[in-house]
Amino acid sequence: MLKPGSPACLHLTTKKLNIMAQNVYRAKEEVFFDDGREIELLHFVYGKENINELRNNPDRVLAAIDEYARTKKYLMNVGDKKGAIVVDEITSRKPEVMVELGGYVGYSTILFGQAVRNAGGQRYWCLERSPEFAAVIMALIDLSGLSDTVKVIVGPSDESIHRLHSSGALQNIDMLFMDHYKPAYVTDLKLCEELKLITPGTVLTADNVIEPGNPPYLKYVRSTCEQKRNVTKEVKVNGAEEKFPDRTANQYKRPEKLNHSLLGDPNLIYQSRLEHSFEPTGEPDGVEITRCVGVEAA
Ligand SMILES: C[S@@+](CC[C@H](N)C(=O)[O-])C[C@H]1O[C@@H](n2cnc3c(N)ncnc32)[C@H](O)[C@@H]1O
Repeated sequence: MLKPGSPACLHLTTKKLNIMAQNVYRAKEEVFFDDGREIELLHFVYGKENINELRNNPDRVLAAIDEYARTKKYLMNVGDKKGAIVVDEITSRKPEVMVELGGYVGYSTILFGQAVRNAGGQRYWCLERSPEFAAVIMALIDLSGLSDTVKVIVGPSDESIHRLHSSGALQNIDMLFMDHYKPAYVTDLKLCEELKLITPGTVLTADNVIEPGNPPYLKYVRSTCEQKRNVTKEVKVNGAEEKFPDRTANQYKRPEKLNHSLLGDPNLIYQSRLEHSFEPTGEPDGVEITRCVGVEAA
């Protein structure tokens, strides 16, 4: 039995901490994306000696992305811990159609696209605003062998949702994963509600609800229908007010234009819960899981 505080015990503790540190992503720098690292990641992955073992193997591609983020530069991926929470939801909900808002380099796209396919689903739509990031996602989806299930749509999420809906390609969303511009979670959800894409049975999953946090989104999905109807009346009269800290509101170089006059469908009944977890850097964060369980008569 090792005595607490003994040299042997300290040695073991240090060894355990080192192993844990090796498994986390590098720390977030001041500038932590859109500085060339996304293309560097592609060279890292495609330059691997065992590249042929990665082909058609989503897990090996994810491991290569994780290796880059642990040993080279931080990547703003959902990571394996929060990712596992969403994968569990996919496995139990078995969505035919899942939509992701914000794909970055495709980590969540590969992880969840594979889970949707394994659960018998047909389509995983990845909506990514940046054409450069979308090109990286497409290359890694092709490498993973998931192109039959995953389609990447380039452009701002609201425009892409409108386009997919009006073309008839998107008529219902069984699962939604939100991980893009934080102030757009509510406006995009309301847009999907107005287009009748959210129906009883739809599961909403929202990343980063603790870090950096998203109080307006949590308030919306945790409200009763009556509370939402009252807010809707208020918005009609005075307009919506959503305040985010500057670093969240101005995270991207190109400003986002959000439609705050959307009213959504306040009669959709949601049941919501927070799953506590961790960022791939080890920081605490959480995923909000919300299920649409019915429609209330107004
Ligand atoms: C945190 S990253 C997504 C990480 C990714 N889901 C993962 O876990 O691997 C956020 C992404 O959202 C994209 N984005 C930001 N605003 C957007 C918008 N309005 N529409 C679509 N994508 C957007 C950014 O370009 C960025 O790639």
